[in-house]
Amino acid sequence: MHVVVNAAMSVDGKLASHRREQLAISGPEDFDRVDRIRAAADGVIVGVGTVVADDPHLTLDVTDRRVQRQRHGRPGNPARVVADSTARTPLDARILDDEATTYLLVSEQTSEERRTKLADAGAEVIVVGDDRVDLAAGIDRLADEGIERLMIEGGGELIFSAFDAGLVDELSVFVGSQLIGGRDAPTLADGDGFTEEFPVLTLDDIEQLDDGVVLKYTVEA
Ligand SMILES: NC(=O)c1ccc[n+]([C@@H]2O[C@H](COP(=O)([O-])OP(=O)(O)OC[C@H]3O[C@@H](n4cnc5c(N)ncnc54)[C@H](O)[C@@H]3O)[C@@H](O)[C@H]2O)c1
Ligand SMILES: Nc1nc(=O)c(N)c(NC[C@H](O)[C@H](O)[C@H](O)COP(=O)(O)O)[nH]1
Repeated sequence: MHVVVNAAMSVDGKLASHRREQLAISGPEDFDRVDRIRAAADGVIVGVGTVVADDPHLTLDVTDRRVQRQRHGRPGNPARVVADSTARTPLDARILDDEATTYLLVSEQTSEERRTKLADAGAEVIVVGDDRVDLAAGIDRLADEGIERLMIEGGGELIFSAFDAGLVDELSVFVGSQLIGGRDAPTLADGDGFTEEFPVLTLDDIEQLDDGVVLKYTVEA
């Protein structure tokens, strides 16, 4: 499985304000770039924090010719995936509509009743992990479903976990030109933070887009 992380952050490294409201850091050119990364992926995963905050749809703008080229030979949208240990995804979340397959990775903490409700609402529920979703195990299960390239779209808790588990192959981050501030605002990598053995990235490319810059890295094995 090849795993790529993409996110947009302010110049001070925040993914959103401390209110966690939907906030466009990217401009139109960067959102087009995000669409092309989605189009090149077989699956797009977010944490349930992002589902609750943004109610994202995670589908493609199929009117974009470059997106169509990326999907060459692969019909439809990539699968949508949510890491959701306690099955908090709302039953009316936009990611549960029928425009793409949606996998919910949940832990053993979820009741059969809740799993059934989410399955009835359109989700494919996969149980991985006792208290919390075991991301590595989840990725193995997604590979069994034919997902070979996975895009992680955030937020900061999920991105940290993916780095912590050594699962990330590539990172691209758009750095916008606003300053958001706030000690409680989500950042690119939250979680508990590293204290030793910090992941080391190699800078491969820099591109100016909109009023910001895209930094592309590969992650050392
Ligand atoms: N600017 C961007 O590119 C961007 C992208 C995505 C989200 N966001 C913003 O980020 C915020 C949400 O981020 P967040 O960090 O609060 O939530 P998140 O989306 O990272 O979700 C975290 C939640 O996922 C669940 N989870 C299940 N298994 C997990 C695991 N193994 N590791 C980590 N989490 C796991 C937990 O309930 C956890 O609380 C929102 O404000 C959203 O707008 C911004
Ligand atoms: N690349 C990027 N730039 C941003 O400025 C921003 N706010 C997000 N945020 C990611 C978050 O997951 C959003 O909710 C989805 O980008 C929405 O996705 P949809 O359009 O609903 O498919 N992502």
